[in-house]
Amino acid sequence: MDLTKHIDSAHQSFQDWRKTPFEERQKLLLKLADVLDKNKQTYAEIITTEMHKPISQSIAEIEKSAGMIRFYANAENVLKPEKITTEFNVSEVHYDALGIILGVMPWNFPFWQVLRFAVPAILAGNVILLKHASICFESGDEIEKAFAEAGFPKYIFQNLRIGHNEIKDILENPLVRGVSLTGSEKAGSEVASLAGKNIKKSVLELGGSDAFIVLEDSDYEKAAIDGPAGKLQNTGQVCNAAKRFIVHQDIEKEFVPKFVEEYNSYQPADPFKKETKLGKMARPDLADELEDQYKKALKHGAEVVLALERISENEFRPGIIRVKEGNPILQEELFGPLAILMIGKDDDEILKLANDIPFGLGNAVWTKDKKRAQFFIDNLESGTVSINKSTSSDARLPFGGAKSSGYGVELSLMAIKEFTQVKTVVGNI
Ligand SMILES: O=CCCCC(=O)O
Repeated sequence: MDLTKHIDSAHQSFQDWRKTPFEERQKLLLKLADVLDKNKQTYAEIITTEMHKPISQSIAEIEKSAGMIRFYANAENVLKPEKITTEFNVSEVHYDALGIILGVMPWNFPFWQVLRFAVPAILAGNVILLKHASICFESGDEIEKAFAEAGFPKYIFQNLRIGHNEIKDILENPLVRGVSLTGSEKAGSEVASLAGKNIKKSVLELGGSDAFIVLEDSDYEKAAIDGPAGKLQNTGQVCNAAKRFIVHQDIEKEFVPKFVEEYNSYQPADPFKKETKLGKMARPDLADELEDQYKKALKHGAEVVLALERISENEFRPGIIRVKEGNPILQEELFGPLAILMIGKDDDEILKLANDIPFGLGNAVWTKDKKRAQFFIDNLESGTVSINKSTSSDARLPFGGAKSSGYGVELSLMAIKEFTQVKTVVGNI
């Protein structure tokens, strides 16, 4: 592929797009949301074909994407110059678009992840090159077509069917000004190193192994229903899903059987059937990896609460393991239908268990006591803390990680500024 041709056309397009008023860009976003509504079923079928998510969840992904686009289409213009009072008669902060931004995006939410990065960046006046996961090239093509169908100028959004090796060439091109990556820690570290070497901004949204803390004073019957739904959505392949269920010892006997029963009601079935709650994993090698992690955890002393059972090359009956501190599996993300159960004796111990991992993306705590909730809000090392609910992203609220879960902000009004150049204008005219 002639990358220079794509980069040059993106750059040409940027010259006009950066001058297009914010409100004009927003009008096109409204049309983009309509295109998503219109093609919802087609896009959902492509997603399910490419990565085997249950069809109802693929439809929900498109609906959520359209909702997010409408949020930005109606958002206040946060890029207006801000006036600051100084001794000069002009003191302002401006936010200029950066230019071409590369998106390196994963297969688990083939439309949502791409659009949630691209839409605020485009609204800020940038243009996008996408390197999608290789199993989701068709989703990438459809997103490119959706921008065209909505009436965006040519080359505002280009899907490049390329491999990882080309990322280096793109980031070395001086016309490319930043990169946003959602993916593994390893991929994030490699791409951010390249960006850093070339002095380019990066945003990283990486893995998680989030705690779902259930205290004895909570509505734990509800937690026993919401927990499995959070963990097993998208067949357990969600960065910010609950992955470690940390339960107060006083409710172990009541909570755990209810939780296991509900969890076990998620059984793999045809992803194209509307009622299916658990699909197949995206690729057989990812299923191999999960099975290896299961064996490793057991080898280091984990106990089986519900056996993980592989029933085809990329399908499992979901499993739960009980893990104690020190098991090396706690340093890893389990990306599939395998959950960790831990028991803690009090809030201090539970907090320690929750924080004692490399990641911190979307922890949740269940309690009816405001003081105890505040203790966890103040002390969890996490990009998001959810109270009495499963973690999920919301277009209106910032999304990002702590520690090895990444840096930078997606979603909310803050994301509009993420790929802009802050320009200070000061003096007398
Ligand atoms: O893997 C990360 C998925 C993010 C899902 C969300 O935005 O809720």
